Amino acid sequence: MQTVRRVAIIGGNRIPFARSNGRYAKASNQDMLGAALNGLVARFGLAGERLGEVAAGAVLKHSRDFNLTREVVLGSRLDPHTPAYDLQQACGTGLEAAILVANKIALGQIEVGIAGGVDTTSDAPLAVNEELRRTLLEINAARSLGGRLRAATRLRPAQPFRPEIPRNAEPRTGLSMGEHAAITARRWNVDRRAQDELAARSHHRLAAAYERGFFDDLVTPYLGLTRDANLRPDTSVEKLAALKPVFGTRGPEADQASMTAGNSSPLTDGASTVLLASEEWANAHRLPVLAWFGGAETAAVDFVHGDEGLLMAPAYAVPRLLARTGLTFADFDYFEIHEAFASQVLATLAAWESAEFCRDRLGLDAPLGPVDPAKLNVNGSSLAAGHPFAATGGRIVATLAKLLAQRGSGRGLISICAAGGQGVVAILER
Ligand SMILES: CC(=O)SCCNC(=O)CCNC(=O)[C@H](O)C(C)(C)COP(=O)(O)OP(=O)(O)OC[C@H]1O[C@@H](n2cnc3c(N)ncnc32)[C@H](O)[C@@H]1OP(=O)(O)O
Repeated sequence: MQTVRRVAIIGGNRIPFARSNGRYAKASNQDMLGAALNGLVARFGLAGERLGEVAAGAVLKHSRDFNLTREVVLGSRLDPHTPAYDLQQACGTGLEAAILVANKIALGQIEVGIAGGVDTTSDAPLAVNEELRRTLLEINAARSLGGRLRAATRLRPAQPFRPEIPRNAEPRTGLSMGEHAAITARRWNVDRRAQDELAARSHHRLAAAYERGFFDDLVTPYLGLTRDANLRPDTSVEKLAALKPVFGTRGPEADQASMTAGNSSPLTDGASTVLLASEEWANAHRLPVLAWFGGAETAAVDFVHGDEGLLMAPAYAVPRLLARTGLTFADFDYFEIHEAFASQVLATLAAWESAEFCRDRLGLDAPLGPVDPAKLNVNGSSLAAGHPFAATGGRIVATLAKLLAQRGSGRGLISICAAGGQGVVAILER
């Protein structure tokens, strides 16, 4: 086996994120990931280069995109001898892709790779209903015209027009992400005003970062968008307070419902990519290193039988990563916590501050402690930028790497909750 090597984050590129059924309504996953990838290739002079590999994914994928990432590489300016494959870990996909590529570089299996993610809810894969699908497969498999006609007799007039539309819900509970988050918000008594403050801060910080030019070398304009379309620089806690709750609005505790369209991430279309390499490759290509990959962890919770909360897996993954690396919150300059919902960020922070949670669920003698709000999502996060599921990880890795490069030194923690009760977390340092 090779010894473990340092892994560099060289840079990232994404397209501005668009609200679902907005500017990218007619763009496919291939179009968007292709745009993000070609922007990265152009930025770092990779045209014609054969890379170790490209790993990316989408949560919602058409069956024709069985290897979406390979198709995108074949359509890109990279050397077509660059291997590529898809992976999927719900909203953790983009970060998981970066971890996978980083681990291969660390072990000396490859020198350089690209991680990415893309999603569109505008161009979601709509399937025909199961009965019709079976009949169509039988027609296709029949060996004679008679056989095809016999299979076709099973088609009924009312049947063909009942499509199956993908739902943003957990298959085992039937509840949407938002409904699950609302249960957790009640469990942790998450305050409505705190959620609205977090959401307003996310918009204001993202807008300020765009104004400062922070994203000039991280975001490439696409289809007429130059900034994330969900961004509302003029939002305020007062405006957010006026919005009606949309999740947790049924049942005996409906009067406590606090999650709105403003403090929930919107359905979003977009794509992101990140370039990772060995130190040797970066030096040979004279490319400066933004930050170093500093380890990762994943966790899963039992939200089906247990009471841990669907989106609470990072609350378990982070302490494991801290224990393994010997670090505490005091060792971090930045915390990038994906804002699926403001309430989910606040519930996670509350868990880390809770002596009871840290003792009973994590087996710790003392709480992990508070996260300094001044270090949390300093350039905004998913509430403002939007959240194209698999693309969020790449957005965060590139943002944090650049923050560390600008600071000159330091350490940042990434925490991403994912559907299926999973959490993907990682450390970057400089
Ligand atoms: C692991 C994970 O990441 S899980 C997360 C996965 N993602 C999700 O589950 C997506 C959750 N989000 C959603 O389903 C949808 O965005 C919803 C249901 C919350 C809201 O959808 P919509 O009702 O279409 O939202 P819409 O954009 O129309 O906003 C509703 C209203 O709030 C207003 N609003 C939204 N955000 C803001 C804001 N920041 N400031 C002020 N007003 C706002 C809108 O202007 C709109 O007002 P109007 O009705 O007067 O036009």
